[in-house]
Amino acid sequence: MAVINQAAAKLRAQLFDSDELIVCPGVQDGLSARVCLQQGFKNLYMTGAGTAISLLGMPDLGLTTADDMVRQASTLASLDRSVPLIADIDTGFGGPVMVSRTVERYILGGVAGLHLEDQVTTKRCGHLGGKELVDVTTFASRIKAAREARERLQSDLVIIARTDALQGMGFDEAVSRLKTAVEAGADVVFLEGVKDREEMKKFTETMAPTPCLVNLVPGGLTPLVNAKEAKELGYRIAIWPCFAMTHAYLAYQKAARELMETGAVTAGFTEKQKSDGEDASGEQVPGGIRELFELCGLSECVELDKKMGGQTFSKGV
Ligand SMILES: C[C@](O)(C(=O)O)[C@H](CC(=O)O)C(=O)O
Repeated sequence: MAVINQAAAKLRAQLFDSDELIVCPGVQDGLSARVCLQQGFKNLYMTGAGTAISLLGMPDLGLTTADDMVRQASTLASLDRSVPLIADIDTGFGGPVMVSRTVERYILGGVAGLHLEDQVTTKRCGHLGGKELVDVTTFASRIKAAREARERLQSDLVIIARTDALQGMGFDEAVSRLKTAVEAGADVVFLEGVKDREEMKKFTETMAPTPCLVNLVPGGLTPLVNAKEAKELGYRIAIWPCFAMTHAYLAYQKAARELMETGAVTAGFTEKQKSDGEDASGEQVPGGIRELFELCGLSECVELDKKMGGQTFSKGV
């Protein structure tokens, strides 16, 4: 419990004891998380859209279950418990009892912060059209249920209230919903689909001193500002939910096309192997399987086994 709580306490300190922008690369699976950890990011963001895409191969339309999301969030939070993970919890998956249970499972999984929104449970990506919202009382009850779980578990979990009201109901209603959410126990606010820099600035100024999160989605509604600009606009947290999956998608597509068209995949081959068409004979190559296993903790696993007196890898790996 103490170790699990540490990440939430750390996120809280990043938020309230510093004015640095909290930069959160979006990760959708273990590999993307490992790459971001390797690059030294101080925080990670678990994307719900990416979870739907990578785990289910489905769009972000409220198709992931609480179990899917809890499992994904707990896995990602476990990879490095010194790096606080902010995770999408969508609508909380039901009424207050369900929200409270799901938040409890996120806390026990080691999640440091989560965002909870006011769409109906058959939700969709915030950057798509035709969204439907619950009334503000229901939204507030979700936030209160999250706070109840946080208090019951004596956790430092950071609760981020997200509203999708801007698109259909306008700025004033969206801000009013977020203010209600703050009264109900939210620590941070997230205005989905904010449209331009002027509106971004107006939002952070209106909500001050409550910290604000900005969501930077390529092809979405919000201008893709960089970290420096996000900070200048008054934001405290910035998430890039899609960056890893967009790049993964383009890379997978390129490799799949190559295999389809040529019957070979040259990524992970040495130049010699590429030109001769030789088998990859265990030689170390960039992006080869051994490098990927190392990225994911191969040496640490071998070391742990040995330290515990295990024989599993005594013949080497
Ligand atoms: C932030 C978000 O909730 C996510 O799941 O990552 C999505 C991102 C996306 O669908 O591109 C959202 O903005 O609704």
